[in-house]
Amino acid sequence: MLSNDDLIHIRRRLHQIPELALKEEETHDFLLETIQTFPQTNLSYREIEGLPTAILVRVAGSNPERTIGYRADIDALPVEEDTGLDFASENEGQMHACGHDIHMTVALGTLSYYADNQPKDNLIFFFQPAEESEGGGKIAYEKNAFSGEWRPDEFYALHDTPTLPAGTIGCRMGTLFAGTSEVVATLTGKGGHAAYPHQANDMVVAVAQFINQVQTIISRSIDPIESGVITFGKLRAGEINNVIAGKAVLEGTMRGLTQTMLEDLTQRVRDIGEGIARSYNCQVDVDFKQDAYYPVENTPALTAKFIDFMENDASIDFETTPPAMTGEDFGYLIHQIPGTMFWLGVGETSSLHSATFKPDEAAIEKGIHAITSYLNWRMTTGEAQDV
Ligand SMILES: CC(=O)N[C@@H](CCC[C@H](N)C(=O)O)C(=O)O
Repeated sequence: MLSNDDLIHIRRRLHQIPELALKEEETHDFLLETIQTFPQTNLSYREIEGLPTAILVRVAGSNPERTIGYRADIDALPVEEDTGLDFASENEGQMHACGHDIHMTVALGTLSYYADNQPKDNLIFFFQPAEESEGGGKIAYEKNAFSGEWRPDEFYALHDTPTLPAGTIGCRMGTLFAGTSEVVATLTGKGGHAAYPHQANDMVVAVAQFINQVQTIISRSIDPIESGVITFGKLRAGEINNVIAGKAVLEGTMRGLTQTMLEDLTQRVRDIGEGIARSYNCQVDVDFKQDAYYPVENTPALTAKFIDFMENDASIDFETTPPAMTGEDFGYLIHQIPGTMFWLGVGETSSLHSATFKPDEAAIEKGIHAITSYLNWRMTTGEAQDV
């Protein structure tokens, strides 16, 4: 089993080689080489056609009643690191700013434990590409990665968070993360001279109205007891001050804690687009891309057991957490297979996705301890297929 020194060394190497979604080649090779140093007696591997950076490892159980899946995401973000760490990213403009290096290390530590100590049930470890974009979990599922003996009866995954002390586990019944949908609105009118607005059709004015109206959806159209958020992070329109812009392209993300909420937001944005097209006599095309980012809705019976265990094991620190508006494509996987997603605290640092994100490595050993303790308990409760 990997020692704490091994784990820290592994995490730091992974931190140095961040790679973007679907391009995680070096990360894939490093993970595979590491796994191949573990005892191989009970391990088998599966490749996913068309998803070459993914790794699936199966640990055969000694007396299996179920197959338990554990997923760790492996991709990084297009962020220029500014931590000053001596093991900072070697890849310019790319960084593990969401802590996937921690996720991978915890998964490797857990796998190394079960390579040394054969589990009772079968285990599937899924090192998943493309969580930040492209929805790698959904791609794997649709490519039949989890067919036959590779199909978990239940699936687990964690995400790190700077809002909990290092090593503390957080979870909740119901929805942990929001469902998200990317939104792109393209408004097309007619460009012209700044001095002759009556001969043109100004899309700067039209997009301003579109944004203002869309930003009333959360406050005026949805039940205030429920939650949603719409953020436009990018707007492009025009080239110079004295030419009326004939085109505007607006990009954003919408989030809701239920799929129904996302559908309602989508419909309202669509309606407003149609209204703007009529009032400003222009063309408004609104595209939505939800892909795999379903709300992360923890399976009730399974999650109740998980929380009960975590709350009552004196060696584990546990906190019940509120839902978060972050998104996760694990939402898609547990829409197909029962599962529980949970947080692993990494101590106080700057926010996820920031250039100065510095998770506390003490979380790694504690995370592995919490997961192996839970899985050992889960495998000996003798209640197969009860989720
Ligand atoms: C954990 C995390 O930060 N996840 C991302 C997921 C992005 C989903 C999609 N690409 C979107 O932008 O809506 C997040 O931004 O929450």
